[in-house]
Amino acid sequence: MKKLVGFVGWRGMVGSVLLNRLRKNNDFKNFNSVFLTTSQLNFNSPDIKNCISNNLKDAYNIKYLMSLDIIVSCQGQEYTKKVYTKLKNMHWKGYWIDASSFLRMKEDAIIVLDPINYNAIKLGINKGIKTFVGGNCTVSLMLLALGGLFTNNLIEWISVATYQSISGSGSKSMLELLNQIGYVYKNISSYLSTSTSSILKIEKKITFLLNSKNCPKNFMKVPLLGNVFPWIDSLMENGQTKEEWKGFVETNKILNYKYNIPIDGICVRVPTLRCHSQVFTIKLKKDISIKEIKYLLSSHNSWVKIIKNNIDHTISKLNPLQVTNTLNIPIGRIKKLNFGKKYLSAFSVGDQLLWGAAEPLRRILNILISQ
Ligand SMILES: NC(=O)C1=CN([C@@H]2O[C@H](COP(=O)(O)OP(=O)(O)OC[C@H]3O[C@@H](n4cnc5c(N)ncnc54)[C@H](OP(=O)(O)O)[C@@H]3O)[C@@H](O)[C@H]2O)C=CC1
Ligand SMILES: N[C@@H](CC(=O)OP(=O)(O)O)C(=O)O
Repeated sequence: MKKLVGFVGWRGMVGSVLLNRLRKNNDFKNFNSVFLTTSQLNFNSPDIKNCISNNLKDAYNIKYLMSLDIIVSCQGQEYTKKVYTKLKNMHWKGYWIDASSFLRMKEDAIIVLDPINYNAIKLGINKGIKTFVGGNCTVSLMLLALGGLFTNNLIEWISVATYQSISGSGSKSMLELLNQIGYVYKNISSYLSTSTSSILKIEKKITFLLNSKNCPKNFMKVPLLGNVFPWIDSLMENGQTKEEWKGFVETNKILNYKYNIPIDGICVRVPTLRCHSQVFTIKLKKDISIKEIKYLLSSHNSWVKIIKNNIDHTISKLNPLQVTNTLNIPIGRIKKLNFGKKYLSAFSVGDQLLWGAAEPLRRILNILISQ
């Protein structure tokens, strides 16, 4: 009999990207599905093959949730906190797949990124693990970009500088950025038509507008237009932000090596829409040639793409606008650094709603369905 999969959070950004990927790959044919909601009870379900109900079900109805074989939640951690524990306390035997971070570091949960940890996932399933959680977006994107170096145990440490898009902060923050663009444009458009306007006069006006209290700024703590913000999530005791902390703990949990690889850096929000970019400064365990590094990186998985170190390829392949809405993980600017032969730099980009969030969930769902 086909398994019954319940989807919660399918309307949101991550959930709707997941739904599109499942549709595109015709995955829905392999299981029965039902769609749940926290706010739109009895609205229509999306038009999906093998969906067992025309209406949305109540995502807080524990009795109903208990009847599902698999629950996929892209609803966020508040929902997970409320519902997961109740289900576990009632000895629910199904699989829980989650996009949010709440359960990631729990001992009986696996962070899923199967091109990296497929064996651990299979082992976990055989051992009876029931909770599978997508990793933090920058973590998954870094592991896919540098998989060839990680899995060949060539990395001594990594320093990361991220350039994270506004979508990582949620749909309301995305809208806020767009509103900031409208607000500024409305107030400076008259200056733009005349070639005689002083550019510094316009710059002064824009800076004034963005710093004024009228600038739309309800969700991000600072205006992001014309700005970057070196802070994502809350402060940890050691001075890291939680996003930086995740880079170390989640990466090492996924890799599950005997010794943790030191990874640290600064996570920065930038006004791009959907793709996260990262600069890696890497100390290798030994001096290997750029040619071999490129070979190891490109042969690790089919999504990573080595980008030639020149301006034309950087323009056509190595920036957020070229990567958005694709599964490609381009990595370029690969070069040895002046610090010594074991020091390497690279720049990578990835769509944080695809490989950064939805795609690992789609893939673990298929793995569980095929059990
Ligand atoms: N944004 C990201 O980049 C990433 C997010 N995540 C995780 O996934 C969770 C969900 O994130 P995200 O998808 O950005 O959240 P969204 O805010 O886009 O959606 C979450 C839920 O909000 C409800 N909702 C209310 N109004 C609307 C609306 N107008 N349109 C769509 N949905 C609406 C829906 O629930 P309902 O139908 O029940 O009303 C929806 O499922 C996050 O909390 C985070 O834990 C993980 C990795 C990356
Ligand atoms: N924190 C990420 C997005 C996200 O939701 O991450 P996590 O799943 O680790 O909470 C960002 O801001 O870009």
